Amino acid sequence: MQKIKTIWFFGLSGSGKTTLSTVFSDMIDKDGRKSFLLDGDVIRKGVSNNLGFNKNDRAENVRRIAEICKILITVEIIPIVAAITPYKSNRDKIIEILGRDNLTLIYVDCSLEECEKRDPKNLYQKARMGEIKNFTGISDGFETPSASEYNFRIKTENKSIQQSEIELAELFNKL
Ligand SMILES: Nc1ncnc2c1ncn2[C@@H]1O[C@H](COP(=O)(O)OS(=O)(=O)O)[C@@H](OP(=O)(O)O)[C@H]1O
Ligand SMILES: Nc1ncnc2c1ncn2[C@@H]1O[C@H](COP(=O)(O)OP(=O)(O)O)[C@@H](O)[C@H]1O
Repeated sequence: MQKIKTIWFFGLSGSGKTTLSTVFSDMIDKDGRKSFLLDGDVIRKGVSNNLGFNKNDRAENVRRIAEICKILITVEIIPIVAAITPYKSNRDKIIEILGRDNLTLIYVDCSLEECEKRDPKNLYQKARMGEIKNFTGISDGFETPSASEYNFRIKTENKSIQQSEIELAELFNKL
């Protein structure tokens, strides 16, 4: 990896963002560089704990994460983000804040059906029962990105984590 860029994983809940971004962050650290993982789940417990999941709040959450990335870059730390980033307008905003050349967008592609089957935090089940409102894929939208909206796509459906890790390692070598 030549230049310090933000690596931004986006996709549905349960698609594998946290799993893969953690592996990616370890790869960077093993390479002797410093990275910092910004996971939507964690950010929402602190930096964004006053925000919900309506369209405006998601936009504000994503904006805050992008601004933190900008700061990390000034101290030469590679920001790794794992956030749903559901709308094209969210993705456009990140590009506006960070600049296209300073950003690698990775779409973690997995069907809603499979994410719901995995349901690692039982959130889909709660959303189906109406216990969680505005849940991405169930009661709120996810705008599937066109190919021009990302640099890489990792399909996690029908793949073992080990297979996805191999794909990530290949991707790492391209950066
Ligand atoms: N309504 C609703 N919709 C989607 N997700 C929800 C919701 N409520 C709580 N959660 C939990 O919050 C995590 C997503 O936060 P993000 O910051 O990544 O979302 S966003 O980019 O602002 O849309 C998401 O984490 P992941 O499952 O890792 O994606 C969930 O654990
Ligand atoms: N190929 C794969 N890549 C990533 N995760 C996978 C894969 N196959 C199955 N999984 C499982 O899917 C779930 C993804 O959860 P997580 O990484 O928290 O997703 P997200 O952060 O997108 O919500 C985990 O339980 C993980 O073990």
